[in-house]
Amino acid sequence: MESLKFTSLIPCKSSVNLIPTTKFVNHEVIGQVGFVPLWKRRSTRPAFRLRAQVSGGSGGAQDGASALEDQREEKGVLLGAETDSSGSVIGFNLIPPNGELKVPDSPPEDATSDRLDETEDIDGKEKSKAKVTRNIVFVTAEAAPYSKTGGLGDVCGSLPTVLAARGHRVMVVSPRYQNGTAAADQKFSGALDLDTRIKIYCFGGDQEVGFFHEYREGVDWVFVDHPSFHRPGNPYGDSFGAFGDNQFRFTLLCHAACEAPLVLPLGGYTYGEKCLFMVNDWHAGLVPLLLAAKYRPYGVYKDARSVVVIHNLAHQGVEPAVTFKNLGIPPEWYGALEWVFPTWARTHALDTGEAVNILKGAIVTSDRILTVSEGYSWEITTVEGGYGLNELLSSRKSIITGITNGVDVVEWDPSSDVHIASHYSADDLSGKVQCKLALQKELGLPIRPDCPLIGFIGRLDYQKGIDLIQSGMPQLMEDDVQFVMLGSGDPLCEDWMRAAEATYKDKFRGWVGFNVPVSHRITAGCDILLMPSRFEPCGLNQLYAMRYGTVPVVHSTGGLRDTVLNFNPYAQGGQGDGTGWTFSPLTKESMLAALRLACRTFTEYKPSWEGLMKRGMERDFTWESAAVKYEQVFEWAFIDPPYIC
Ligand SMILES: Nc1ncnc2c1ncn2[C@@H]1O[C@H](COP(=O)(O)OP(=O)(O)O[C@H]2O[C@H](CO)[C@@H](O)[C@H](O)[C@H]2O)[C@@H](O)[C@H]1O
Repeated sequence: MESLKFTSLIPCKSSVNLIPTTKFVNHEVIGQVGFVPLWKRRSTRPAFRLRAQVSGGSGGAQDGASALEDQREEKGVLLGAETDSSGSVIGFNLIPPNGELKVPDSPPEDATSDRLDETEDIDGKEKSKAKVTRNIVFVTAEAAPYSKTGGLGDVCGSLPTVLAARGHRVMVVSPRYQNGTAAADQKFSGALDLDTRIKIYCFGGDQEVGFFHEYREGVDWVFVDHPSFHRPGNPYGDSFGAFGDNQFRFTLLCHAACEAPLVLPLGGYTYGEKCLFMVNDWHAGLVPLLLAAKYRPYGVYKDARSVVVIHNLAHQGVEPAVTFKNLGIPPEWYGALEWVFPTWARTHALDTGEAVNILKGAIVTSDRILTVSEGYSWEITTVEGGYGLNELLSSRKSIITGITNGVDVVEWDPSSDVHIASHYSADDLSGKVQCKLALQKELGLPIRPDCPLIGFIGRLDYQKGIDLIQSGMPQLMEDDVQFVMLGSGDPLCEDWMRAAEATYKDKFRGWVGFNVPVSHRITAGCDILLMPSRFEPCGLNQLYAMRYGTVPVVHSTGGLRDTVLNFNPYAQGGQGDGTGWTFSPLTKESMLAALRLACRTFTEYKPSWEGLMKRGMERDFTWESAAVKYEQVFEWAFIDPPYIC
């Protein structure tokens, strides 16, 4: 994750300007600066002609109607007027040119906002369904299995499928990365070119992007295609650091994501205007601003809502103020993105500290704000955890909700995991030790089932508390333990891992790189998973660990504190309670004390250890329960009018 990172900045007063001073309503202005909503222009190669429904309720889509009327003059265009029960546009019916493809006349049932039964019998299994279904558009820089550098990819790869299974119509829009390696590029091979090109006005000109599409697990996976997404490295950078044009790349993503529901005939129908945009982190942060500044003044997206999901507040997409003009946002809206660094954070005497902050823009223009755990929803309103946005977030406290992430229970299941040596479950733990022995063998460590094996998996980043691991390692290595680390990121940390492996030959292994199968084998094979994160919005590895009977030892912060119950050996008549250890304060000493307690419990108190494993394995971390809470937030978002009309 690139972008400018900084600690505890207090925004100057001016940086919390929320809305523009003048309304942007003038067509001439549009003409001059190129802010005509793209769907009003024709895509260069339309795959379908449009047949539109126009809102009778708000009258908000009248401009959209006239744009579509224009298109009617072209052959094959038909206009309809299908709306939902509240009179809102629910999607465009599309008629292919020359009528080659037959499309149904009415939208599919699941494209509407109908009330459904709460449960439905599917394949003999009772599946729970949403009471109200919606058209949901996730906008994200990564979505597993197509792209993943961390937890954002996991969430945007799994939550959409669960929402789709609950009856929603779900689209995920993310870039079509092609980094030149067969394994990575192959992941996009199932996505086909939709043959729809659109031009996006930003960065001083028209940028043409295309769309690829794969329908999988009930979700429309849409990939925005542009040459800037085709280069070696990960989504954000390469071995030289973050890409210098990330603001450009993710601006394209946001503009394209706003057009996708209007122009892409997925399964024969567009998603239409009554969408809920799920805006994930700063990369997607321009979406709510575009809805407010580029579309709503023309009656488009009046019925849409946006929810910004904060996975990590430390990355905000901050760039110099002069870049504002590149973003394709009307000048009146500068205040929404305006950000002024405090004096101490400026680089020289003439530095005015003026910047644009994309995540801030999303926070001030979105309809609701979500964080990925309850604890984190509070932390971001504090000076320590707010990364300079705490005052602003506090002012919007009433619309912030924290919902703890779920996990993909199919991918992360010790009873069927394809990556691990032996399968096991809470009822039969015997396979777990086989996984441990196989891991020790794979790593070239002494094969010792009795020796506590501690693991760490994660980005090698300040957030993850790597410095604490580094400083505590000499003392920890004096004990009878083994330690394995999997991670990539900070080159100095990577070098340290290689050096530690040479120093502690029989005890320490450092796997530098990003490797999903290895992460599964470490999760299954270790006894203990260490997470000394400085802050952790939710954290997924501790959830995976508990599911695999691997006991987490974590710093008591954010989502870690919410999800790991500290072990109390005296609770329940000596039968113990809890699923791991949470330590505080964040010091080497308290981390080592917790680790040593865990190791001692592992070696000397086997029944307690088994209790810890089983309680963790039995916890419910499924997305289903989180999805119900998400739906409640969607409901709230639609009760109110758009925050910025
Ligand atoms: N070298 C490597 N090889 C293979 N796999 C690796 C790996 N390094 C990390 N991973 C995987 O990446 C994911 C990391 O997820 P986390 O939630 O722990 O952290 P992250 O900080 O990226 O996510 C942010 O977003 C998520 C999602 O909301 C929040 O949980 C979290 O707190 C927040 O910081 C896990 O699936 C992990 O296995």
